[in-house]
Amino acid sequence: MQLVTIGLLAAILLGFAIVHFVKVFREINDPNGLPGPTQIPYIGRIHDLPTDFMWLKFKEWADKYGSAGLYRTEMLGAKFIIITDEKVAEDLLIKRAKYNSDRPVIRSLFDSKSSHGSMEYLPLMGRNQYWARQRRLTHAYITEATNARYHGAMYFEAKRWLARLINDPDNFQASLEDMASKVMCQLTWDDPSLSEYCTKSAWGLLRQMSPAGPITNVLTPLWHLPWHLNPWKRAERKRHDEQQAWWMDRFLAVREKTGYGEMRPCWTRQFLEKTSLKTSISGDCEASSVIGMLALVGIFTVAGPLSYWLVSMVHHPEWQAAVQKEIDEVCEGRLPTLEDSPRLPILRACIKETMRWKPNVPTGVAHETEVDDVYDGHFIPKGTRILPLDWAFLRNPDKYPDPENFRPERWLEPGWPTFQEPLTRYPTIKGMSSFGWGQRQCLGMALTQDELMVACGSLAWCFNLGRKRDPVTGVELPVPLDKSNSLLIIKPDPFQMAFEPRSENRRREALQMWEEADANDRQTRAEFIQAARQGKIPPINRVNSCADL
Ligand code: HEM
Repeated sequence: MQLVTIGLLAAILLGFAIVHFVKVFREINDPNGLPGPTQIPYIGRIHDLPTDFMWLKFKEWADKYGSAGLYRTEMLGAKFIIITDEKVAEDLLIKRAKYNSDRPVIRSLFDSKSSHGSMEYLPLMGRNQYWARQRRLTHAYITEATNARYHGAMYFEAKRWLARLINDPDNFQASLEDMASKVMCQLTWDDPSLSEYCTKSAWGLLRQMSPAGPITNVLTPLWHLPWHLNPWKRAERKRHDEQQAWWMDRFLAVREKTGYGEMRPCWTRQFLEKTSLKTSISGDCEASSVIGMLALVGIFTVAGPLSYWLVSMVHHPEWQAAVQKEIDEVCEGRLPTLEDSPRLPILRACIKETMRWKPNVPTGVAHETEVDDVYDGHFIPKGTRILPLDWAFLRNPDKYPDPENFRPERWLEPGWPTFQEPLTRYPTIKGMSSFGWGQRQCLGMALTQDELMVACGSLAWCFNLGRKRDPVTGVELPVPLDKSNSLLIIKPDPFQMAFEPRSENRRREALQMWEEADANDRQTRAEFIQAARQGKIPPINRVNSCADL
């Protein structure tokens, strides 16, 4: 009898579960809602969305469901809208920016949105007061940095990089990232020697925030396991605390030197001397974070397109030759500078086409809606994540005919949909969909354009980039086109290639240029300190400290 009762109860419960499942299934697969892949209650499509090359799966769904320029999907209860058409991105992320500019939580970071006042990672913050003031400050600093010193840092590091490539070509991937890191460390703390640690620190954060990083970003409930059963939380605590301490150490070191008058201009000194007096930044902790984050964000973002530049040039020697010819004619043998930009449209076109062909943030960065909304007759609930799928935008055959191929002429020749005149100004990467949308649009567009022009122009001036041969068999080693990591900001997997100086003279000239630049830098730094010690540079009269809070 008891068994019958238990069986009956089980059958009733199972019946309820099935009815509930069917009800939820119908709700989330409403035929009148936005199109999208069939959703399974509670898990959505988590089972067939790979963390590796996620953008390819999103594009596959886009081709199937995205004819209206967007489709919906779900993952463990989180609702997503994937935008696949630029017009829809404009409608949702620019015209409705007022309530579509929040960010989703990144589970494997503590307080990624800064909802609880951690104030650490500007690009990941919700649309709150900390984001607003830090965005203002970052924007002002990057804009002001477009002066001689900013470009000077790029020229200096490009020269160092050329010499490193001549002396140690096989280590090019490390030296490439290190160059981007040194530029940021120079601008931030006037100290390029910090680059190695800064890159490591950037890598730790990038991994932690990416869906392809810790499993807790995808299987989010795991993050809530108790501390002693939770290796992910413990590892993140360590990473986080070390990064914060390092940012603070850098900040305090600059303050100390600034106090003696021995600090040369950099963003941190600028903050201590000028901004701290009038800003709403709350004190040292927030200041060291916003400045530290600025240094980090400019490393992989620039190193990614630069790595893909090498891939483009190896695979397209005809365009490499065209860039070299243009530089040789315009610069008459000297290293190109940013002043030459208007007369280097082929260089600009190849850079832009590299970023279109191999975008380094292919999924785009998600926004989150703050209110319920209706778009094109479809309901979009508050809290939906909106992903502007850059991979889809940049492979739209109407705008970019022959999208799978590297075709810089699309920016240079009338008749292509993307052609724009005058060629002294266009093409420019500023405003590309890859930099995001509306209120959250990237703040580093100009810096990226300048740094890529300097670095790619210098490479073309100095080297013939080509395939490397196996030293034993003599066979050419492959330079893969589609092998990369799958983090939020991607880069090609390690590969080998050859950097052959264009002539013996060029090789010598490049080495000599670096020797001179290095010697000059050492001398300028020494003279600055000497002048400070002789009282020739007035020390600042006020510093901001935690005690000011
Ligand atoms: C090729 C290079 C780069 C690409 C593709 C890129 C891409 C992006 C994207 C997609 C976003 C998010 C936009 C959105 O949410 O709609 C973003 C935000 C941001 N980027 Fe970049 N970026 C690049 C370089 C840089 C550089 C060099 C810097 C600074 C040195 C920088 C600073 C920022 C900042 C501070 C934000 C946060 C803006 C906010 O959340 O309000 N970026 N970037």
